[in-house]
Amino acid sequence: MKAIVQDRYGPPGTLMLADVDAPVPAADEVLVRVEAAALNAYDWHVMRGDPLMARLALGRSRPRARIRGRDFAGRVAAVGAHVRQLRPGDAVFGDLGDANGAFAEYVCVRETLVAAKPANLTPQQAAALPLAGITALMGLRDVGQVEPGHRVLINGASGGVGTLAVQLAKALGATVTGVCSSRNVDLVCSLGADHVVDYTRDDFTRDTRRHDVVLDLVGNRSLTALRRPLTPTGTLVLSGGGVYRGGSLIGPVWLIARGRLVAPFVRHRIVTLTAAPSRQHLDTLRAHAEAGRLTPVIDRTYPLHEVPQAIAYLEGEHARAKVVITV
Ligand SMILES: NC(=O)C1=CN([C@@H]2O[C@H](COP(=O)(O)OP(=O)(O)OC[C@H]3O[C@@H](n4cnc5c(N)ncnc54)[C@H](OP(=O)(O)O)[C@@H]3O)[C@@H](O)[C@H]2O)C=CC1
Repeated sequence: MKAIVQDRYGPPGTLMLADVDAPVPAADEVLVRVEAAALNAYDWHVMRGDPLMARLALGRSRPRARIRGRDFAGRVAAVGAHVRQLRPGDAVFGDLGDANGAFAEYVCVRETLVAAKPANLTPQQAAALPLAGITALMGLRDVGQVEPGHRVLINGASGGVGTLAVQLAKALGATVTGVCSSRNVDLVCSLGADHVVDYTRDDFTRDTRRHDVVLDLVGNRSLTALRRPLTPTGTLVLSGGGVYRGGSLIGPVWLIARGRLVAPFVRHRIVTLTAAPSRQHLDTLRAHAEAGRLTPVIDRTYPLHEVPQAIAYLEGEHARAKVVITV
């Protein structure tokens, strides 16, 4: 099968289209014929092995998983002996986690990390949901405990996670403030945001509205600034962004300083989020999608052999929502 492989960390030029053996499903796995895959900021961090600390988990001198990509949608081609809920031909979507392998014609995935595709979405739209959607869902519902009537502020509202987070926050009954650049104000409004702050003109941390939850997807502001728009007992959810910037040493120190050590001395709840894929979360995303409450926004679509160009585009950090690969 064709796949995008990588034998050393580095820039997009280290990614190659290659012929490799198709994987064979273990007893608890399904083999999926991939129809679409989606890019995440995660993919370019793995590609570059950045931050260096992440290489402890991903592989020291090169990525242990040779094929890149996490999010996919496609059709089940074969099932392992212990798989009970899925059958060949089923349309599915999922997140491979650190196992990677989605930028390929076939993937093997544990049954617990895959779910039925939302019936009303194309494979490209469905592939755009898993990691970004689970991050938004965990940040708002599981960690932020957003309830009807809450005020939620999303910094990075026009990105892959943010465009889904705006819609999910509305689905949870919140009043939503989205923060993005001028060119994305209309987009964020169209997703249902009640207020939009253009960060090129205004400083959202000076916003006089007080929010129950601030979801930070950018990581370019201090903890002090991010806490300012919170109610006295509000929750600050930190997800990515600056945690990665500055490479190996600054990353963990930043994480500790922003998310952990400071927390006991402040009234606000401050939580650093790590998204963990699960079928339950995928099922929830499907329910929202099929009810018309969640529609992924796709910025650009590339063919499989152009994954390097797609990653280079995403790495610019100003993609509008999701970048998708058609396989
Ligand atoms: N903790 C976890 O488990 C996960 C963490 N993440 C992290 O979450 C972050 C967001 O991911 P994702 O949405 O996919 O990323 P995207 O690249 O799709 O989005 C980036 C967003 O950042 C905004 N942005 C860029 N520069 C600035 C700036 N100077 N000031 C304010 N906003 C800015 C962009 O807005 P605009 O274009 O309008 O400028 C855009 O909305 C990433 O850092 C990613 O690593 C993602 C998934 C899981």
